[in-house]
Amino acid sequence: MVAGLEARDVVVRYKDVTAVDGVSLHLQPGHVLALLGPSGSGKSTLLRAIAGLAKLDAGSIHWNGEDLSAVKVHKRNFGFVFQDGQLFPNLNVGRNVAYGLGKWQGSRQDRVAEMLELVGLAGYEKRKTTELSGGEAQRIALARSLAPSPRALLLDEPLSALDTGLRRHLAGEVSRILREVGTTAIYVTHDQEESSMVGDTVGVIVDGRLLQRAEPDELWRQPASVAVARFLGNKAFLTADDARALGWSGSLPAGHVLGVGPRSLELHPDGVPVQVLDEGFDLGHVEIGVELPNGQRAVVRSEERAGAETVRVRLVGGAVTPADAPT
Ligand SMILES: Nc1ncnc2c1ncn2[C@@H]1O[C@H](COP(=O)(O)OP(=O)(O)OP(=O)(O)O)[C@@H](O)[C@H]1O
Repeated sequence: MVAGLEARDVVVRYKDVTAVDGVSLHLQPGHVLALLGPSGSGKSTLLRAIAGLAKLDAGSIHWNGEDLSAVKVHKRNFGFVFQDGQLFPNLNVGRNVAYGLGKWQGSRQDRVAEMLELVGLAGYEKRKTTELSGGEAQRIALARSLAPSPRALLLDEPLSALDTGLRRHLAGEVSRILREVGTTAIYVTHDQEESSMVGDTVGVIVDGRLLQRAEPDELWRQPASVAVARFLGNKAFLTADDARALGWSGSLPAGHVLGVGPRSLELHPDGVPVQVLDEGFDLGHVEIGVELPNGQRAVVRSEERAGAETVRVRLVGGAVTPADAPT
């Protein structure tokens, strides 16, 4: 028997769109998988298929080896958290959290208090849901879905309606909470930083296909293909010679290229002069677009504006990527 959650060759189609195209994955009990992918890549559909909310055109979903095809959504014992929390506006916080408890063995009041404590909102029982901030509402939604001790938790962009600073903070909180409870979870996001904060592993989905699944560190250092590397923000791809000409001291295995992302280059007085193409701002950083000596465009993340037509850059890292892997 395979313990935990398993998807086998799952296909989901909407008329002529294949939203999920043969995805297989396995989560050991307690494992948190972050699913990362561009808009429309099939993340939500895969999650809905696992939940039993989307019909499978092929493949199957299993828990501890049991095929869940004939098991209805509410009998699967999975919890959900959606982007907008979906709290009941007519119920106070305590009643919202108690809602899913069903035939809970033990004090419902104690369980609600325990869950509110877990999400850092102890004592909020009597609050109206209309008096919560966006971040608080999502914590309550998380408390509600965890209250009945689901065997797995499926989270679909739970923080994407929040502003960036709060999102980062809460991603850390969600990560802590999932580990504290020890629940198996799939966390859908299109935010790369969030995925690496929350997931034990991160899966990249593009066009309905799971292109790679790896621990965050490995995923960013060694994308399995140019398609994955591009999606992760690598704009230029260099040969070993091109990379060394920019001061890189690493080595590339044969048949590989080095993906250049925003953290790969740094400004340095002894660096190679490159032409500045444009400048933009992202989360308090300046992103300087430059033309590399081989003509490719790359981005340098900097604290200050370039203030000149050329800047000197040094290549300090990159994503080691198979050059010919199928994209
Ligand atoms: N109910 C539906 N009917 C028809 N097509 C749909 C339906 N739901 C999703 N699709 C299509 O299936 C594909 C995958 O959609 P899905 O919502 O799973 O992607 P996603 O990765 O979750 O996107 P996002 O990050 O924007 O939420 C898209 O092409 C989408 O247009």
